[in-house]
Amino acid sequence: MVNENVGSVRVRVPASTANLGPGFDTLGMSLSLYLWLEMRQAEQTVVHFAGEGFQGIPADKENLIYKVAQLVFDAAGVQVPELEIGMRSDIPLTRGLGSSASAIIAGMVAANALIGYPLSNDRLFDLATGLERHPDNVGASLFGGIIAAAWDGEHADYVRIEPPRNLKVLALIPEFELATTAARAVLPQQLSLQDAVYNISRSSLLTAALSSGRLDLLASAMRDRLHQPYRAALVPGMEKVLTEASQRGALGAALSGAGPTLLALVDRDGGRDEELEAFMQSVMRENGIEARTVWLEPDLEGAVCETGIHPDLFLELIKGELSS
Ligand SMILES: Nc1ncnc2c1ncn2[C@@H]1O[C@H](COP(=O)(O)OP(=O)(O)O)[C@@H](O)[C@H]1O
Ligand SMILES: N[C@@H](CCOP(=O)(O)O)C(=O)O
Repeated sequence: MVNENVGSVRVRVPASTANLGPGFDTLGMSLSLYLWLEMRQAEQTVVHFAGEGFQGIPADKENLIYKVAQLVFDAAGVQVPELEIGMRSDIPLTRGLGSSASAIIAGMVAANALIGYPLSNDRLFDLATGLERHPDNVGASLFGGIIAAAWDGEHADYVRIEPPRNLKVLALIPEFELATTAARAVLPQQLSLQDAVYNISRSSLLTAALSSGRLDLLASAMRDRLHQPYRAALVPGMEKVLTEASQRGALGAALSGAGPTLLALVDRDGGRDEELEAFMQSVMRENGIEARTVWLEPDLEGAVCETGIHPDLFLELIKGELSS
């Protein structure tokens, strides 16, 4: 049964950047770009969208958010077959900023709230990782901050790290899309022992550096030989940005998730923001790629849920803006 006191729930979920270089499928950080989702029980299922990039996304029971909500209801032993869902998002899709993870977390957190929170956040994390197949993005979107996580196929162990206070982020977002499945398909099935050691050592150093605020170590700790070299051909200009960003004012740089977004970590007091931004944009221009830069913060809250709101407010606003 639906909790009668909760007519409608609204959640705000951050975007995320996965890997941070060497922490492939392990490290994620949430970012101050958001998806808002409202959900309520309905007579008939319908999904409304506001914002760009949702062309081709199903507005019926095929929608990812409807499906993940049903997964939560099943896990809780509750039936809520028809839902009205409204969403607005500032997170660009298929750019390496974790839009699918944000959608999964939003659907799960909203569904869990709608039925009175029977599942813990740790349980939602396992369910979400089972869908996404890697815990880095979903962990960051759910818990906020930086997440170090290990997934055994059923359960994810994790530690949340508070991002260093001085850390901010410059994202260079190309106009073209790159599906995560396509960027995983180019990865090798096997690695040499040297490359494995290269990544284990840097991923460990990076986790320790982020935990202890050693920003001076990021340039070397963010280097990677597991996925970025293989994905470089998919993102023209990437190699130059990653090699030179730390000489142009970044603490370190990485491909964001599976790309194509490139990410620079920056010291708030570094004083070279304009130089870095101009450098990253010029590399994209040299390669004939249209791209925009966005300054972001690490998000500290993760998924935030509001209940008991006026039932019609958000959905009516979205429906007024555009209909699905
Ligand atoms: N809000 C959403 N509602 C429904 N599906 C979504 C939503 N956001 C993302 N998706 C799905 O996730 C896909 C993008 O996932 P992916 O290729 O992993 O890229 P990324 O997660 O880096 O943006 C989209 O093509 C779409 O199918
Ligand atoms: N660890 C994954 C992360 C994918 O992130 P996304 O934001 O591109 O979906 C990978 O590198 O494949």
